[in-house]
Amino acid sequence: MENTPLITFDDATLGYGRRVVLPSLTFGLSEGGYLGIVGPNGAGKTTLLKGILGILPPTAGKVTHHRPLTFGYVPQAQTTDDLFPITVLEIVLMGRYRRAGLLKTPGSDDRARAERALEQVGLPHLSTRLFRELSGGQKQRVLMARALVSEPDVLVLDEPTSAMDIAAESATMELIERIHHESRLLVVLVSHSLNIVANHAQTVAILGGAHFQIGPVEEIVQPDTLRGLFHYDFKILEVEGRRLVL
Ligand SMILES: Nc1ncnc2c1ncn2[C@@H]1O[C@H](COP(=O)(O)OP(=O)(O)OP(=O)(O)O)[C@@H](O)[C@H]1O
Repeated sequence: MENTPLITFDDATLGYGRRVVLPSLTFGLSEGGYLGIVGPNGAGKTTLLKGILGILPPTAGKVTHHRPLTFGYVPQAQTTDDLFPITVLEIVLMGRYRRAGLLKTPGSDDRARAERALEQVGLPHLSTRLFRELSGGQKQRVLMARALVSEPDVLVLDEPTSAMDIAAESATMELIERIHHESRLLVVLVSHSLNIVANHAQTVAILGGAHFQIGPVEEIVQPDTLRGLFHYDFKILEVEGRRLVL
């Protein structure tokens, strides 16, 4: 069965005023897809994300959302504000506001959904703890639960494993993989790491200065394609079923 298309870029150019960041992008994203966006600082990852979200209109060409879409956004855990003594459950309930209405008190159904989302991310026992007292990895999971209770069509994760040790990184990536498998969500993951993207995404967008390439992971994560993009020799090893890009 063909997956339903959600977002299409038709020769779309993204930039700010007269400044072009990403010229002439043509690609589609469908239900159940998994896009990894990778590139160094300043390459345009956030700009592409804004284009996908529809908050930065293209300066030329067209970006189409095929139906109204709900985006669940998971920011980097270290960018969250730790001043307020807010509990984990209250943070997750924020994800219901868009559905329930901003000034409405969350009902028992909202609470039940928030508890379920905390179970989904493996933290049901932490609901009454203060968010600011959690570890970076636990905060990341709570922010994922907050995105999930909004019942999104698209789960957007911004550098979900930055500042994590290798064990927390692989646990987080496995969790995202499980959520992706259990639902028809489109996952969009932004990362600095080609290794993370090469092992988890189905579609890869590589951004690097003047270069942009998007396609299936098997086509993009190839020594020839990467050499063409970066003029640099890459080695790609398969170790126990995983890709290792050197
Ligand atoms: N609002 C803006 N107005 C003008 N230029 C911008 C604006 N936002 C970003 N840029 C420029 O667009 C380019 C791409 O920026 P972008 O934030 O998309 O990169 P990035 O890959 O997300 O970087 P990082 O990994 O550092 O977050 C940069 O050169 C940046 O200076």
